Amino acid sequence: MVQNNDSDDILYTLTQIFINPDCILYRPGSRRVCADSVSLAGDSLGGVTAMIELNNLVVGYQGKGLTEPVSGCFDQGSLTAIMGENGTGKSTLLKTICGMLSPVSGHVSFRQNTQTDMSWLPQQADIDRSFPINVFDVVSMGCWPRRSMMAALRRQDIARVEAALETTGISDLANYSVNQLSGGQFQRMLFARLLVQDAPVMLMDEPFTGIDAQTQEMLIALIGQLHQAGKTIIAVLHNPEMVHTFFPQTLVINHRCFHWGETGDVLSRCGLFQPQAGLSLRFG
Ligand SMILES: Nc1ncnc2c1ncn2[C@@H]1O[C@H](COP(=O)(O)OP(=O)(O)OP(=O)(O)O)[C@@H](O)[C@H]1O
Repeated sequence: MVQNNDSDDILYTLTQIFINPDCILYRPGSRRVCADSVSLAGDSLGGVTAMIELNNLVVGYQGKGLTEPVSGCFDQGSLTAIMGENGTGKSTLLKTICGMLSPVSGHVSFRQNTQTDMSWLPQQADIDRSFPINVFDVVSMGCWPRRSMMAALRRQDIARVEAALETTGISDLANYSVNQLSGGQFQRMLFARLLVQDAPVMLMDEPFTGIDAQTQEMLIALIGQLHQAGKTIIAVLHNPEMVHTFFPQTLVINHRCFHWGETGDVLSRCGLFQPQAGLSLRFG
């Protein structure tokens, strides 16, 4: 394991104090936990730019693998859904990609500088909402990777936070404590933080769980805009219709095996969605 520097230690500790360590802000891929990760030497694999490459990656806990080895690339600007039954290792894979967990074996390789510039949207169930912090302050944490967390917000930082609150429709909730928010409002707040952070890679763990149709529609449109803007997005989802409609690439973890490719092919190969027949099987 590589030693961390002091500022990383302080950031990690404070993030733990604020809200669950995985959640509101964590600089993924930090050297603290990512000793197995390496940087991609070249820019281009097979004519497209690889943003994140998995090389015989096995994910799991305490040295015990949950999955068979997987190899493949998330291309720059790609929009990928991760699907699979409960407990197959989807969240574990995301956490390994962003460096919160070390691989059991194999490697995660990053295009240079990507490793320290990913944003993370956690599962709501992972979040402790009892910490007394308001919406504006949570969203402004998205500024931390660019600035010291001890530094006062500059005028342009405040403008970014206000714009993100506006885009996600929660400007009027800026002074609310996080424990006063509904599930949908909370999810909008996490998206607003993602917008402020504006990282090139965005990892989302079940971003639509427990939210109403209107919020879901708004957030999926936002993901579409981020994709259009060139972000590389990987999201764990359980709804095959949504994946089929909005996500060009899909990775399914099924019985320890991976199926990875174009969404239509993968979903029909796994028997998850047949648009003509209107047949779909919902995971989870
Ligand atoms: N910290 C941990 N230590 C040991 N095992 C864990 C830990 N966290 C999760 N697991 C186990 O790893 C397996 C995969 O968990 P993971 O959360 O990745 O599944 P998932 O595919 O995301 O599931 P879901 O769809 O229910 O969210 C589960 O069996 C879970 O019990």
